Amino acid sequence: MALNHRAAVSLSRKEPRGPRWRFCPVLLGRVIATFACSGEKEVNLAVQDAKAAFKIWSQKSGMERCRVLLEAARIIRERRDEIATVETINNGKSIFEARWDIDTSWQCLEYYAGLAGSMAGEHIQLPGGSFGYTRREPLGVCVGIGAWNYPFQIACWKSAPALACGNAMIFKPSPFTPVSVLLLAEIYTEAGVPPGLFNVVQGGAATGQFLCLHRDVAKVSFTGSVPTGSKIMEMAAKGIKPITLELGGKSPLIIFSDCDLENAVKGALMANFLTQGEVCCNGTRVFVQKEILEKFTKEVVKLTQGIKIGDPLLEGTRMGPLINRPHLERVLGFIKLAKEQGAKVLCGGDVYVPEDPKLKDGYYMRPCVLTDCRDDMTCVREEIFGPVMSILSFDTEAEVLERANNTTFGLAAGVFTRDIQRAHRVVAGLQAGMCFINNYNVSPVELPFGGYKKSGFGRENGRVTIEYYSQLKTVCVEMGDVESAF
Ligand SMILES: NC(=O)C1=CN([C@@H]2O[C@H](COP(=O)(O)OP(=O)(O)OC[C@H]3O[C@@H](n4cnc5c(N)ncnc54)[C@H](O)[C@@H]3O)[C@@H](O)[C@H]2O)C=CC1
Ligand SMILES: NCCCC(=O)O
Repeated sequence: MALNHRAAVSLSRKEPRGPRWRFCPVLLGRVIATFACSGEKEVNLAVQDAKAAFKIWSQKSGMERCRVLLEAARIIRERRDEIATVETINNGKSIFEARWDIDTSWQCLEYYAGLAGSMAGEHIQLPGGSFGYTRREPLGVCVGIGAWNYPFQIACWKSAPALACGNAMIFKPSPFTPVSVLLLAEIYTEAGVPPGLFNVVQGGAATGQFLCLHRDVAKVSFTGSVPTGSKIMEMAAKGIKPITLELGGKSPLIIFSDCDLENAVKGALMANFLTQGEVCCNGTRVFVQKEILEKFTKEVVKLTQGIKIGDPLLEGTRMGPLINRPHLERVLGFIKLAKEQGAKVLCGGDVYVPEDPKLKDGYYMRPCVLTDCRDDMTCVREEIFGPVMSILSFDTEAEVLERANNTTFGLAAGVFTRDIQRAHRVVAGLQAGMCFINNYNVSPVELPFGGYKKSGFGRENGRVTIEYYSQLKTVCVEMGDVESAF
């Protein structure tokens, strides 16, 4: 039985096997769809289909793969508003922002389509006319496991380079956001990928484990929390499988007193409040040089209080509800603890009940700005993954650099200053994989994205990611006689 995305959908809706998963959209706090978890049997079928599709796809030329990916990118662009609407219902982020996610999704497909045709090895001249060459070859069946904050974008950022390199991919979305990736499967099929080449399985940890431990899976690319990342690493170690880990963060954003204040304030909001603050690379530790602390804080609070919260499907909304009730309670718990530890709430940090009665059960909260923070507070040390900005003050460049790096994470960092030499000097000293100068949380797909330290390893986007979805074969060619030692 072919378990391509169509089969997977109908399996979910009509013939549930294994535990059922209730999909509870965050806008209203009620269930609108139910999916079945894929068990071992479904995972085996998906791998079997992916292997068959890989045989066909890996034999295609780069230009042939390029054309299919370009067509998929075109369809995503054409269906941009529809996909963004589904993503908003799926995750809760504003439709305004969901459209950005869809843009960075089709751009990613276009980017890797462009690279597919130019993937090449090297020719190396050896003595006596002999030579060697290298071939860049696909890995086989790759697995993508995604988090719930950027469901469609994560699936594209993993599948586009995987497919461009000639691999197949089985993708498991988070059980909190199972819907939008099915549209991607539909689009790949329409664009012409062989059946089973991009396949979706649904479920949580157990399904993820079946995938990671499957002997015919060649690689796992994971986006999620550090504890789960560590488990993925253990499972991959059993099969000596390469992995990419995109994990959490607690990134610093450093605002020097010579910055363009208006841009720095806008940057701080971009660094903290996209997708209700549920963004791995958020700059949640905002270090502000003492001279401008008061002015900066006042402006940040003013703009934060102006963020329009509510129905994320409305054009004017800029902040929707959090992903689910336990997560909302967790975020509110961090704020309570911050207060107990001496931080001051300058705005927000409480539950928000929209006026619209149909939204009253959604998981909304007001974005929060904390001040009087110290480096040892829980809100400054741990990833909150919600709309909570912690402001800290500093005096000197050397001091702030040391404090910024004093974390086990290393995903991202930002610097706002007009002093170009200082900007590059500070960035060179920051222990983070993705650094921003005078902006924050922009995602050009041409740039590699990924972490240092416990934020993971491997990269997504950019040319380098080709290396994470392919392997190098060396061929040594003798043009003379064998010079034997025997
Ligand atoms: N660096 C990055 O690019 C990103 C990192 N994240 C991080 O992800 C976290 C939030 O996402 P969550 O979905 O709550 O993370 P999570 O780690 O709970 O789950 C992530 C995915 O792993 C699956 N999973 C859970 N246990 C598993 C297991 N034992 N084996 C295999 N798969 C398993 C889940 O079903 C889900 O699909 C945050 O820490 C955040 O920082 C989120 C987005 C991007
Ligand atoms: N567009 C930003 C990606 C970061 C994240 O997945 O959390």
